[in-house]
Amino acid sequence: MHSRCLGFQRVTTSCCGKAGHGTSKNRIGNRGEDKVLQVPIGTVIHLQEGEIPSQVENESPKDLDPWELPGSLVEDPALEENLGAHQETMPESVEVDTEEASVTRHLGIPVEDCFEDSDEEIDQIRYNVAELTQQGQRIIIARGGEGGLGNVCGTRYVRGSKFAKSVIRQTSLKSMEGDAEDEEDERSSIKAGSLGSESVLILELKSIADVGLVGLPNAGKSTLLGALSRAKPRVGHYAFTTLRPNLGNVNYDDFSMTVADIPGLIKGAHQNRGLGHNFLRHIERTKVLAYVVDLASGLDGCRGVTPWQQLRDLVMELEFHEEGLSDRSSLIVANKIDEDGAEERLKELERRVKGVRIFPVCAVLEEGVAELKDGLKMLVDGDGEGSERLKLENICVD
Ligand SMILES: Nc1nc2c(ncn2[C@@H]2O[C@H](COP(=O)(O)OP(=O)(O)OP(=O)(O)O)[C@@H](O)[C@H]2O)c(=O)[nH]1
Ligand SMILES: [Mg+2]
Repeated sequence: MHSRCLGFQRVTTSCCGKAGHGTSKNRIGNRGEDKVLQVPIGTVIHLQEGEIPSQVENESPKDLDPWELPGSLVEDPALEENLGAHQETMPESVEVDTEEASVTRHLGIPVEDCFEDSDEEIDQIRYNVAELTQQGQRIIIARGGEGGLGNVCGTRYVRGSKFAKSVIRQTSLKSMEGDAEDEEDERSSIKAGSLGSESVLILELKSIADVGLVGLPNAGKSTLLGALSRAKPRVGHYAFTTLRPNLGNVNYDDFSMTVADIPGLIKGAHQNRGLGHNFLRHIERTKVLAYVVDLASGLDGCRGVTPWQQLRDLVMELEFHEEGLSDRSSLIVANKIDEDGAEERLKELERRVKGVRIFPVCAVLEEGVAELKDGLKMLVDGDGEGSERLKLENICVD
């Protein structure tokens, strides 16, 4: 498992067949190469236009042609051009939205908000047509066009020369228009390959983590991620320090797990309060949830709500985002145990919340972190069946 930058990216692609070679009579040009998409694990494909001609295939990366390595769609355009010149192909229409940075800033926003398309175009998007969730998976997103025909007369053009290419292009244009004169020209000119299939895709990268840290703002999630792993997320004594998910790797000798620190949730996030709750899509595939609560919240006249109320709000927001999202192996991290009055709060928390294990932790001093790691490992290692889930009916707030 690993992480990459998260966001949306639009890809338009097609691939033409190669021109027929003019060296021998009616020699057929090669079919255009299929466009294979290989992207980071966790990519979801939404289809805006066209069809995808294949299903996701599982293939070991070792079996791949080195020329089909991931990112072939976003490689250097100059390289693409050179390759095209050698292969006598028509120019390929491979466009990738290069404004990835600006798109990434839209993280947590639904796909339709990321592009300036009309409502009608957005309505046509077919969501989740494919997901690439395992190492080495690939999918053909456009078939190459059929190869063109060669002809003896074509030999008078020097292969690869500018003039020959312009003839190929002109002939191809004619063939696309279905010009009747084509029939007659067949014996005297080279026929370019036909256009390949075309599709417009929107790629969405969802992080895949083993553990998702969920909690209200300021509960100490980012501090905890720093204590669990080598990640160094930003920490602040104010709410909403974290604006996009952070990921960290927790390593054991023979085991490693990925932990995602999710921006703080507040009651009413599903109605777009705070940062909203769309970034919760990044934990849709996490195996384990760690609810991080601030034991000191609301103590000594400070602002905030009790830990049990925090838990209730969190479970409700998860369920509002997606029914059943809270139905997975869970534990509670009772953070800030070092604060005055936190020990008593912990005891009350244990009385009020049943069904899941509670780990008292001081994330800043890294106390209780080793026990928490073991608890997380057990849940991540387990098959999830019969393990502990936090249920609303097991949280007593009155
Ligand atoms: N006393 C005490 N303070 C802590 C502890 N853990 C975190 N804090 C403090 O709590 C504040 C919030 O910490 P963050 O890690 O940024 O909290 P967060 O949950 O990531 O907050 P958001 O990103 O806003 O959701 C910071 O001032 C931390 O230093 C702890 O164990 N004890
Ligand atoms: Mg944070």
